[in-house]
Amino acid sequence: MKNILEVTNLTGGYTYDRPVLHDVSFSVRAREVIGLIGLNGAGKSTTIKHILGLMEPVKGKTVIHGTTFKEAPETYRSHLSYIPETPILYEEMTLWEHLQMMAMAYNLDETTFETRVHPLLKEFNMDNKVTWFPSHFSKGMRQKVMILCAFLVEPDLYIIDEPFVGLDPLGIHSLLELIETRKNNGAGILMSTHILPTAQQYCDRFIILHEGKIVMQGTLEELQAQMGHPHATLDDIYIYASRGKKV
Ligand SMILES: Nc1ncnc2c1ncn2[C@@H]1O[C@H](COP(=O)(O)OP(=O)(O)OP(=O)(O)O)[C@@H](O)[C@H]1O
Repeated sequence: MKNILEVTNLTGGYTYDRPVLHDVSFSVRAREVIGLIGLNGAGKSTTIKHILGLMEPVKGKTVIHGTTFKEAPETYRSHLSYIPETPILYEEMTLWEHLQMMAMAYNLDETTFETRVHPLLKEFNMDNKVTWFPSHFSKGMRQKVMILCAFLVEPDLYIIDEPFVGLDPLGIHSLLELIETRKNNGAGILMSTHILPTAQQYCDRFIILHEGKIVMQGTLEELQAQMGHPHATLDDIYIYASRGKKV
């Protein structure tokens, strides 16, 4: 399978002399969901910010389809969509206007936009809220706007930061179904989450970050083998990796 995203020896953080991430290397291939997991402060969001091109590495690089953000920012960004942990909405724009803006930013033609937008709105129970402004949305609805925008454009790579917080069970189910569909159509998904049973069920591989370093990575079976415990759950592995505890 071809790599969509390659992160190589990424070292970086908020100040040049005190990096948060140390030599982080991993890839996201087509048709796979990668779970990025780690304790609070492990460096998941910082890794994501580097991938998005919001932070410059001290060392190493992040490459999407062979290009770095610095080389071609617009091409680089056009390959991905991002669902942040905290929704970022324009308070003066309706839901419909958010979707139209997204379509414009990613050059979606009118027909593609119309074909995709209605089933998505219906799936997330937002089809009767297109004229609403963000101030009327609940926390979960705000999260759904981000999800709708990200899935509308159907990029090759999805970067999803802690997606399940605030979503109702139906919303979580719809999101997981969308992830599965896009994966089967050839997309790669990098998803950071603390909800380990869901990650165990839906992710093909895992990256376990601890204090800015990758301490374990691989499929569940590979992690179980590294731990020497063939029936360990992702929860067990996570505790083992993050605290050095034996299950
Ligand atoms: N804006 C910032 N300025 C300086 N340091 C920061 C900033 N944001 C995060 N950090 C530091 O970077 C480190 C990694 O934080 P990061 O937000 O990447 O962790 P995380 O794994 O996403 O955690 P969580 O699960 O709590 O979201 C932490 O030590 C944190 O204190």
